[in-house]
Amino acid sequence: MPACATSVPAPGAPHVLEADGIQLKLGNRVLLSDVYLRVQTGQVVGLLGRNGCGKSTLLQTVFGARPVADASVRVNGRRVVPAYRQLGLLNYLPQVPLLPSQLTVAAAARLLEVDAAAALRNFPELLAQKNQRAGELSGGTARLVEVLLLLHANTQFTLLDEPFTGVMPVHLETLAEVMSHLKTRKGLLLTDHRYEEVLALCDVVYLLHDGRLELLANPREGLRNRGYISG
Ligand SMILES: Nc1ncnc2c1ncn2[C@@H]1O[C@H](COP(=O)(O)OP(=O)(O)OP(=O)(O)O)[C@@H](O)[C@H]1O
Repeated sequence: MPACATSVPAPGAPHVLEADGIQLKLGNRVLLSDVYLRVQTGQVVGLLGRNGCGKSTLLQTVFGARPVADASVRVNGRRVVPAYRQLGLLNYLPQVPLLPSQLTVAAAARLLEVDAAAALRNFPELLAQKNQRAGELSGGTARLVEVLLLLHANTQFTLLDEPFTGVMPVHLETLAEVMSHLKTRKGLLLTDHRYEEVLALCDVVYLLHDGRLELLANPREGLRNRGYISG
């Protein structure tokens, strides 16, 4: 079905992205079972779960890169499947590197219509590398650049699969501050195994286990009770 125009919420109301009825089987294994997920502008939403439980698959499904029969993705109540076709709606950082190795940081920013100086301003050493090719950057630096460029792109929502991977602690703190600041104009959905960073940053936390997505009313306690964290 073609993408529909996004409906506009009432003045001052947030934009709402919902995924509903997501079911996915891999052979005999139910990977996703009737999953419902909601993100709104002004929120950072965290998606946690064990290795292989289906977090990346769920993000791909919301983005539209992985078609799932009968899945509904809605924005402000209107169906948008595949969501990536809706101009300005959302962008997505996969778990694997995003930027082609031959592309410079500055060229990638231009392609994404992002002001590189503004996107990298909290990280002076990144700004100094903006004319380098992505393939010449260290793994953690490349990840940070990708995350910052997608965050600063002009979309209502950004989906991030393991944005903190390889990023050093001092930069993680700054990155979390950037995300908190940017949520005033977009909604963020991220998954990562850095639970402490996710808990400190996120307004809403979901846990994916046994194919089911659970909204954690008290994330830290919920994770501790289920043996995901000890502290
Ligand atoms: N195209 C595919 N064909 C077969 N199995 C797949 C495919 N894609 C994913 N899987 C399987 O689906 C399961 C979920 O994978 P997924 O990458 O979504 O998990 P994840 O929760 O993101 O894991 P991690 O935390 O390790 O990144 C895994 O068991 C994986 O092997």
